[in-house]
Amino acid sequence: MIDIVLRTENLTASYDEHVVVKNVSLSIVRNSITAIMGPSGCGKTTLIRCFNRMHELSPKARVEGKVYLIENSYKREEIDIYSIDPMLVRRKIGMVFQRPNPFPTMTIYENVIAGYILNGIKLKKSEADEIVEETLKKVSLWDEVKDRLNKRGTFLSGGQQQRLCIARALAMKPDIILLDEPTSALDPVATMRIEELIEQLKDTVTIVIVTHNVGQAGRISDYVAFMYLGELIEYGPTDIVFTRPSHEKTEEFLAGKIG
Ligand SMILES: Nc1ncnc2c1ncn2[C@@H]1O[C@H](COP(=O)(O)OP(=O)(O)OP(=O)(O)O)[C@@H](O)[C@H]1O
Repeated sequence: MIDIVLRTENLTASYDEHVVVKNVSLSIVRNSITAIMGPSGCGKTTLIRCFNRMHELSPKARVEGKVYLIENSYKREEIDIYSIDPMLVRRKIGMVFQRPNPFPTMTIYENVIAGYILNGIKLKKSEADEIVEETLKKVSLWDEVKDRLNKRGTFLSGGQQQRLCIARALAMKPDIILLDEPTSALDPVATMRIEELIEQLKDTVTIVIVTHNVGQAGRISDYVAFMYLGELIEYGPTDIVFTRPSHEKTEEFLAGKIG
């Protein structure tokens, strides 16, 4: 049976009167990589920002419909994320943005545990050391930075900064991480390393990645959702959607005719 970690029901999101995500019902499979693809402005970013209650931080933003998180595969208990503390939601569902954004005043070490610092969660020095080392190893950054943990994160290269931002999200031990075009500001080599990293991470965390790069969606995702003008047009296993799309618009997008 397919193990679902997040489920939306008739999710609609708007900025003031402008509806940009329309009635999306979608289930995200646990420990998989789901790519959300579609042309510019079709609502991809807004959709994933509803998954961890970031959308409501924009002025005049509105959300209707439901988003459920299923933390435990055995209990199958659904948590309505709009009924609990948004800070808790963002700890369970982390986010990494388009441009690497390590906190500029923090060291590499502090950046990794920034979620704990900002949430006022006290860690013993030994616990913090362990989280920093373990998480930097997960993102393959430990060997590159272990001798300069007390230097600012902003001194790192773009690709390293993005891996540090992924580490910052992972350090909170989330159920899901949302990646919003995480490689669009990176060169091809740094992009390849992030793609390899994402594929390694899915054993421990569910990944949802927004990309308008069809090649990237095809290379790394297990499932793909195609959005167009705010609607979810098609969703399914990547190999099936890519080889036998059931919707004409998906076919046009994959062929590079739209977007
Ligand atoms: N803060 C905002 N205020 C008002 N409108 C917004 C805001 N952010 C996005 N929009 C609008 O919502 C629509 C969907 O934007 P969104 O960023 O979700 O699309 P996208 O598919 O992620 O686009 P892209 O691939 O270009 O990043 C667009 O028309 C955009 O102009």
